[in-house]
Formats: sequence, structure tokens, C-alpha cells
Amino acid sequence: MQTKVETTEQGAHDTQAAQLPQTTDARNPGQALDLDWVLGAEANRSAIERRCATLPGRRSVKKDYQAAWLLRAITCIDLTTLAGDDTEGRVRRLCAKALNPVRADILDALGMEQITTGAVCVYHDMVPAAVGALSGSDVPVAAVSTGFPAGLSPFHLRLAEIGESVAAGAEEIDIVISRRHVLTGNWQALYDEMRAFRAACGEAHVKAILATGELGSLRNVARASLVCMMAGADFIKTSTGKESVNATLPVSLVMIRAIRDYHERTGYRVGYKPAGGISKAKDALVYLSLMKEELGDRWLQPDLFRFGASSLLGDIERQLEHHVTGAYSAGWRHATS
Ligand SMILES: O=C[C@H](O)COP(=O)(O)O
Repeated sequence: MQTKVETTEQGAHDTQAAQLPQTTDARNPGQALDLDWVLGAEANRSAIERRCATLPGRRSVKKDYQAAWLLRAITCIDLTTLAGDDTEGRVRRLCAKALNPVRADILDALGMEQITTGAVCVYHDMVPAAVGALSGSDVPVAAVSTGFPAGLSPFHLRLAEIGESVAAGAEEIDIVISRRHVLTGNWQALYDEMRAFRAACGEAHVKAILATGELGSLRNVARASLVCMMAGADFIKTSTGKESVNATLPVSLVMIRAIRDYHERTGYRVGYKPAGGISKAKDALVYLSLMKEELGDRWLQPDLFRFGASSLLGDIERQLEHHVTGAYSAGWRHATS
């Protein structure tokens, strides 16, 4: 029997392409824990910091393009309130803002239809108020569960909390991982925990909060990102917003490259959510351009990218108003709740 032998360079490329997994829009099912892959993940801090240092200084998009990017950023916000003094009234006001994030006259001037934020993100107790306020819309409620923000409540209670949030109508669950599993290199324990959280979520999508400010090194961030994706995370998220260091560009680059690696090896796209301390429109533009450069346009959609932010929307709306009127209004005019 004759076998076809590839002799041309193109033939070699075709063979290589045939070996790559097909990209799919299906939900990431996860896979077995691959420790060789995890332990092979490294992060060169100085190269990462050099790359990130070039980002904010870069000429950014201007005028109408900038307005379009800012509107896109709004559609990717998980509009968040995670405060001990949250009330149902505050959550209802936040939901009203999520449904109408930009004033009609500004949208008219930009020639845009109504948009919404990507989701509203609240504590478990506030889920019913948010679900009620958003009913009839496409805006999902995301609940922070599993003993947010420390994630140190008994494991069975963390699983039960997920179940209760889903039963109350949350369509997205932001879980917090046990940092100690990462700090002690217990990747199997992290994988098992994440797998159990994913199973408890059922159809609800799960975002794995790594709390990167508490993981000790960028290498740990890379490894924890891979383990959570292998265990079936739909999104990986930087922070709770409660750590002393939250979303940063170097951490983002490491996580985004882990997402790229996972996609190249498995064909599954996992989403990215930087969270905590992102409050300026210009920072949002930097994150969007980082996503575009590292992962491509497909990751600029709300099903694959979210900002976890409580005050970003106000600054974006202020910048859009300036774009339309030429004047800046006071920041307090753009409060979100
Ligand atoms: O997940 C979202 C964060 O808790 C929001 O943090 P932020 O209040 O600093 O925007």
C-alpha cells in the first residue's frame, strides 16, 4: 500500500494544521488535569513588564473610533456592587443603570441604539432583587458565591451557596479559589475544587476568581489559570476587588496568554475578566487593545470578555458626553447607584 508523503512546505503546514484541535464555540467542558502542561508553564516577569510598559503610552484610538470602543467596553462591564451596606434599593438602581447605561441623547448623537452592560454582579443575598429588576431583559445576574471574598467557609457550604444562587436565578457564578492550594502547589486539590464548583453551577457559567494579588508569583498565576481552565472554568477572573493588589496589566498578560495556550491546545475559548480598581475609560481602552492584540477580535465580545467594575461606567459615560458636547461634566453626575 502506498502512503502519501508530504514533500512540500505547504504539505507540512497542512499536516500541522490538521493536528490542531478545531476551534469551537461550545462551552469549555474541561479536561483531565495535565500536570506536565501545568508545571511547564513559566512567566518571565521582566519580559512581561516590558511588554506591558508599552501599552498605556501607545497612541490610542481617537474620536468616533474611541467612542465606539467605549460603547463596546460598556457592553462588557459586569456592573458590580459588592459592599457590606448593599440594599435592595441600591441594587435596583444599579440594574436600572445596567439596562440604560448611556443617556438617550448621547446615544442619539452617536447614532447608536440602546445598549446594556454585560451583567450585574452582586452578593448572593441581592440576587432576587437583581433578578426582579432585570426580568424581561437579556442582562444576566452574576453572583459572587463560595464564601466571597476569602473563600474560606466550609467546602460543603460553598457548594450549597452556589446551588442557592443558581436557584435564585443567577446565570453566572463568580467563585473564589482557595489560594492556599496554589501557594502550596497542590494543583490536584485546586483542580478538584474547581471541578466541584463547575458541577454545582450546572448550566450557569462559572468565572474562577484567582485573587492574583495573593498568589505570590506570575508563574503561580499562569499555572492556576491553566488548572482552572482544565477543570472547566468558563472565565478566569483576576480579583475579588478586595485584595490589596487587584487587576494589573502584567497579571492580565499572563492570564490572557494562558487562555491563548489553552485555546490553541484544546480548541475551546475561555473568557477573561479583569476586576478590581478599573475605574477610568482610558484604562478600559488599554485592556481592550491588549485583548485584541493577544487574542483577536473574537475576545472583544461580552461572552468572552468582561470588566468587573463598580465605577468604570461613570467615567466612560463622562468621556462619551465630552465626545458629544465638547465639555466635561462633574463626575458626580454619572454615579451608578
Ligand atoms: O468583581 C468586581 C470588583 O469587585 C469590582 O471592583 P471595583 O469596585 O474596584 O471596581
